[in-house]
Amino acid sequence: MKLPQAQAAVLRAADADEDRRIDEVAAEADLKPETATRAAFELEDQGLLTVSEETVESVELTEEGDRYVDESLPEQDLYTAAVDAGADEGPVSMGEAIGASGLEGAAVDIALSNYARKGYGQIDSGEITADPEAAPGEDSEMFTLEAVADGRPDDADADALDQLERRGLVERTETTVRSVRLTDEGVTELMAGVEVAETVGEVTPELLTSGEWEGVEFAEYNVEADAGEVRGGKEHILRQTANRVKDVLVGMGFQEMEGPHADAQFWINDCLFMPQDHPARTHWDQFALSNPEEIDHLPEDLVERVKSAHLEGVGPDGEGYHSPWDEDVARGIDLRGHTTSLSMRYLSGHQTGELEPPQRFFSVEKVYRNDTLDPTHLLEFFQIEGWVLAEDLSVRDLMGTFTEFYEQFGITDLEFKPHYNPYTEPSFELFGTHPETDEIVEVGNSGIFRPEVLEPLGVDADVMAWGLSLERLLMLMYGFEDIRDVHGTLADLELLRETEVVY
Ligand SMILES: N[C@@H](Cc1ccccc1)C(=O)O
Repeated sequence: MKLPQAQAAVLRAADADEDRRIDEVAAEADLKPETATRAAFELEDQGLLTVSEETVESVELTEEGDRYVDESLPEQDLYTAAVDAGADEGPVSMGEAIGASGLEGAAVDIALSNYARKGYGQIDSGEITADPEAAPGEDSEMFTLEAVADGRPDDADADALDQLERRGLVERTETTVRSVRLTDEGVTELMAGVEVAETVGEVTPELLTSGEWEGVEFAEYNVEADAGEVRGGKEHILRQTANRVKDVLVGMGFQEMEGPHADAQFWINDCLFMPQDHPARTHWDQFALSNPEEIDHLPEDLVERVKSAHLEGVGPDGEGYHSPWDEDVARGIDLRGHTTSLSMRYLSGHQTGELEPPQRFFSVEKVYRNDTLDPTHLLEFFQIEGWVLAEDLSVRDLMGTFTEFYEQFGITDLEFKPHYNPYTEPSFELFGTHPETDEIVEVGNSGIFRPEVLEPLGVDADVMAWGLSLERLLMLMYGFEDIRDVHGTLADLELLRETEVVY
């Protein structure tokens, strides 16, 4: 019989007495594994061989696991140091044992939690004991780590392996392995002789113009064959979540605000009753523009009222800052450090005209701060700004709004802490729990605007407002620990490719 080249090669490499793995068959037939797999399925369709599948688990060390194989487990180091300090005879100071062990940072916590779990000794009110009977030299987790490192996964202890996986020291992956075996019919055809048929994979202009196409045999398509993975472009999870936040807020009756990324300090700081000589104002450490340096237009009447609030306060019992207030400073242009500048523009009536209560507005936009980069800080992030203008608002309204908002993202364990902002009273910060580390993470800041902010703006109802971090919300939703996993050159491509945004 005549078969296309790949099929003929796979048929010849297959065996009637044993299953052979497709990757071996492919290597022997000098074919790419995908090509061999496709050919195998085509042969199966013709009844010449059978394709079987099994799922194979493989175990690999993570970077951390690899390091411990070279060195030792932190709890082993702690045990050795504790015994050296005499903890096998009686309790010794934990600080001393840890100092002698050379463990630092996160390794200390790792050592302590595993030490007690493995029964190496007791840890109690700052003191540590070492059980002389314990045998860290025979630690089954270490044996298992070494077995994995040496490529002897069969020697691994199943419980120890589970534990190592929980500790993030090994990673298990499952792959589908396909094998082929000749059928009787395949054997018969091979014995009768198999020839390679010339097949054409693609119609070319030459084949068409020469008329040759009529005589050739075309390769068949197999839509079930494995194909190379094609990774199409995809909306970034930050953008997807931003859009979802917008949908949720629109669903809660909010309208979207927009406005400049570089704005006058007047809108960023002064309207918010942030004194010009207050250290907090330099603490914001915003990026200042040198060109243009100043905004062209500020509403004169509002400038006067804001200035007077800063100098004298508002209302009969008002107290201002009695410190210098300079319009030139207010005109200076910065990259906004928060989108509360937009809230000021809208509340002032200068963006969309005077607003009558009730009103709800939001934005999900970039802000810029001269922060020090670390796992939870970047120079820019997305802020979910929002405010509600209504009569008689209280902190309960704010808390209820947050509870309802975060519930939409599966976050139901919000915590609130009293806080200080120059522009809100009362104020509070919001926290959520990181799903992987269990750490409490700050997710936002909020409050009820003070009269010193509202009166100059001409608002005479209550306004509750907030600024939440979109990136921190994402951290709580998806469990990544470093903001740089989603932003910039260190982004975790797997995370970005595979995270699904669920509506
Ligand atoms: N501007 C605050 C958030 C906030 C907005 C409005 C009211 C209270 C707080 C921040 O960036 O942290």
